[in-house]
Amino acid sequence: MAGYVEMFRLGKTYDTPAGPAVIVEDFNLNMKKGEYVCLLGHSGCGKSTVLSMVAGLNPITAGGIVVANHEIDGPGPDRGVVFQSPCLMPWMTAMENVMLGVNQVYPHGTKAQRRDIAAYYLTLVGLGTKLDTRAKDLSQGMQQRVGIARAFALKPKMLLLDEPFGMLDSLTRMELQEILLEILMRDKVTTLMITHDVDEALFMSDRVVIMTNGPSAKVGMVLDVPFERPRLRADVLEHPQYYEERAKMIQFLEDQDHKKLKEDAQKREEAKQEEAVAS
Ligand SMILES: Nc1ncnc2c1ncn2[C@@H]1O[C@H](COP(=O)(O)OP(=O)(O)OP(=O)(O)O)[C@@H](O)[C@H]1O
Repeated sequence: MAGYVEMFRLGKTYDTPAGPAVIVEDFNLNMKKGEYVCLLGHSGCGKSTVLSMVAGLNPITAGGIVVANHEIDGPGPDRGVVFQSPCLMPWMTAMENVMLGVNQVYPHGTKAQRRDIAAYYLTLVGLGTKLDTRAKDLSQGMQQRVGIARAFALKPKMLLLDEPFGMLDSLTRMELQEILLEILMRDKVTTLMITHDVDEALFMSDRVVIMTNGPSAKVGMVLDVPFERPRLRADVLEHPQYYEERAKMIQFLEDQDHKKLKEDAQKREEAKQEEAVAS
């Protein structure tokens, strides 16, 4: 079935000094409009590679990606991206940083209208009193809030989040997760988010997609998250299916680990045998 976002037989091969490295191969994923998907997988399996191809920041080497009926061939304001650290202009204020993007997306609006949009999203993320504070004088959590406000202010069709809370302390992380869900309830933006945290994935998303270990990583497991929205953290934690779903995800990740250990041992054994034959 066609989706609002379609990744079809997506692949990425990097050229490396040791030859071509097939990192992602035959990665297939369709997303519905407004759906929130979390992408998980072991470190180095290729999650950021997939996300950066959807962002148009990393050339695709096989297959294709379609967002809202348009094939991706580069970055564009239809896709807002938030990384682990927000890459702000440190000498500019929170408002000026958000305005940088807003000015590009709403070139025909008046300055007051554009400021209103930026102020609206900065207020939603809890920075209503920091509009004129320079980015360098904001805490890491506040800077990340500016990054999130900037992404939403562009009114993207799709939001791409690469471990957006990865560098934050757990309290700020939980607060920002809730703020993000609240904004998404209003704006209903189709969202793909990378996380390493199974609990974060279960709290935030409609579906969790876990990748196999690389090389040639692909979709290994898809889990439909059964919790209704709006979600309260306490209700999710007390849901009768919570630990069952969590256990399935952890089991899959552990199985991937064991598979990798077995493959590594086999490679070492083969290398030893080749050495023995050669000597
Ligand atoms: N430009 C590049 N050239 C060569 N190899 C690359 C390049 N970028 C990434 N890789 C390799 O591709 C693999 C996947 O990297 P990627 O960053 O996509 O993984 P990830 O799952 O997001 O990892 P993590 O969870 O640790 O952030 C890694 O082995 C990485 O070394």
